[in-house]
Amino acid sequence: MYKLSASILNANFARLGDEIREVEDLIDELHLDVMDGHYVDNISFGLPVIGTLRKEFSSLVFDTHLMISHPERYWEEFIEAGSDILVFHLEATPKAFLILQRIKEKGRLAGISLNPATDVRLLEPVKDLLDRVLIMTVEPGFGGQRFLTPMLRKIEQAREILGDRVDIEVDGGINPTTIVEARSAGATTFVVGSSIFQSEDKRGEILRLREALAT
Ligand SMILES: O=C(CO)[C@@H](O)[C@H](O)COP(=O)(O)O
Ligand SMILES: [Co+2]
Repeated sequence: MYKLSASILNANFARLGDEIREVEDLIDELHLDVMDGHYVDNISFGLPVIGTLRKEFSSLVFDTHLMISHPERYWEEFIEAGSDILVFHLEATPKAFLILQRIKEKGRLAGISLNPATDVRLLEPVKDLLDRVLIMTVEPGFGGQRFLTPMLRKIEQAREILGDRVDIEVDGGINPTTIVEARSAGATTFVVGSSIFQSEDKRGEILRLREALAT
């Protein structure tokens, strides 16, 4: 029932394929953080990387997290590149309803992400279209930040608004301690970046995260 989505943002990009191959049988999804240097103050990677990874890793579930301005212009290309789940930021577009509808018409899962300061009640008008909500538990833009504890209340509020149907994903600062706190607040999918890819023992770290979830 709980899913681990491994973020490659802090992986070694010079040997990205090997890094993913090392963990692929232990993770549920691969989390792909797309940053444009405009919506967030960082530039990561985009369509060519996702398209190439899709050819190499045909059976992995790709959870694409768009941290870009104007997702209404680009969402379809990220579907074509191989995203199974497409999450964009509510703050980045006035056309969230339309984008969600279109992603679902394409037969993919659709989600909205919220920055820490964004009110969770803004989800109300679109909640019936959501497969997933991504609650940022750090300010978006960089891996390796500390989990923002006040977001636990926000996860609880999201669960109250959305009921049990919608998957609640948390992203930022997740480790074997914070994963338990986020689960207790109502999260069901956990993005983990540096805790896995900066570890000397990536597989061991994933097992520790799973053990923590099982407690
Ligand atoms: O979307 C983002 C950052 O904006 C995340 O997906 C991070 O990449 C997660 O990394 P860690 O906080 O786990 O290092
Ligand atoms: Co992310």
